[in-house]
Amino acid sequence: MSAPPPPPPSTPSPAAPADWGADHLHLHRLLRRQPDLLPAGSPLLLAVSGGQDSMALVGLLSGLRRLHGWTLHLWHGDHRWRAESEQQARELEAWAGQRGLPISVDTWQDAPDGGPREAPARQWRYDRLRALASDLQVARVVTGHTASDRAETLLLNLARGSHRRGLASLRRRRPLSGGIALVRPLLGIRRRDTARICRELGLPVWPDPSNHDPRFSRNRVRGEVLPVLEALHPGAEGRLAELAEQLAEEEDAAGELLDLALAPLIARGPGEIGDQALRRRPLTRLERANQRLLLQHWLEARTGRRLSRRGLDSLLDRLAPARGPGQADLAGGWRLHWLRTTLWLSHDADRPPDDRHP
Ligand SMILES: Nc1ncnc2c1ncn2[C@@H]1O[C@H](COP(=O)(O)OP(=O)(O)OP(=O)(O)O)[C@@H](O)[C@H]1O
Repeated sequence: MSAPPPPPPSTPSPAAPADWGADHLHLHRLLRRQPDLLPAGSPLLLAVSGGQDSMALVGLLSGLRRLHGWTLHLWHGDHRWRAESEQQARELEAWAGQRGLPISVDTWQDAPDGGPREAPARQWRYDRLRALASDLQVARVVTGHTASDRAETLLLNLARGSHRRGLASLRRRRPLSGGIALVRPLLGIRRRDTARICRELGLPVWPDPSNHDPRFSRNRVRGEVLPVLEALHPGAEGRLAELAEQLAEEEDAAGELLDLALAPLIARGPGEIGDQALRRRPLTRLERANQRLLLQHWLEARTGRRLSRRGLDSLLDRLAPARGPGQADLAGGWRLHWLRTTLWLSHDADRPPDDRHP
């Protein structure tokens, strides 16, 4: 029998600090696998509501910060939804101060009347976070979204009606503005784990009663829908979150496959317009679902916009082999033209004024 092969070389890493738990290690490994998520040595802006998820985020990232060389800055938004919210903001500020964690607190001065409102509150928070990140020259804003948030978002988007891309949210990383990205490193951890992490790390948690307010659709999914699914199929929440992760991976990788599939369909565009064209016949011979995918990808790469399924279908109906030449105005000043063998795009800016969109 031959000797077993030697273990693969691994990147040496400094010994884990004594106060690390298994959760620190999991997060550390994830960040090693995805080094662009929270790059070593970078400043990070942490959005902290004071609830268990964002407090667990602070606890875990504080534990890892020396090894990863980050500097942390905390931000808290006081929505003024409750009489005690100002007091809680002060307590959070004092707690962060004792731990040497710089923190900024903003108060929502012009909250709309009529009690808590989810969408404008979120808009206000992200506006403030964008502004502060740009003042502090921080390229990563970090939130405490968990696998439970991901499962809830998947269900909400499914119910509202969504393309695959919507079902793949929440993403671990998404652009916030300019060079600033929003990063959600806790998407692999469930809400029940963040409660445990807070207990184990001795972190204070300021409960937010608005998390139980049934006027927020997310709270109803959390409090009414998911418990039923869990009772019917234990582990449902984790599987929903994993499905979102899988869809996100496939969605990110799909562009590569679509580029390969498009390559044999690319033709030279008409002389003066110069841009690439698409060969009409081979496109329209494919299954309709593949025609949609390829035309959408080709158009999006050029115009930066996506068409609705209905918009795509009406174009594809007109592009069918039996139909003649034509053109269609698309949003953003774009126009799609087609002859018997090819289709191509032009833009308002490149056409004489009397040939532009009305
Ligand atoms: N008042 C707040 N101050 C600072 N950060 C907050 C506040 N509320 C929420 N956050 C941040 O957002 C994360 C998600 O919170 P929550 O699920 O309540 O927000 P959400 O509105 O559903 O967010 P999203 O729309 O991005 O999914 C928290 O873990 C925290 O990082």
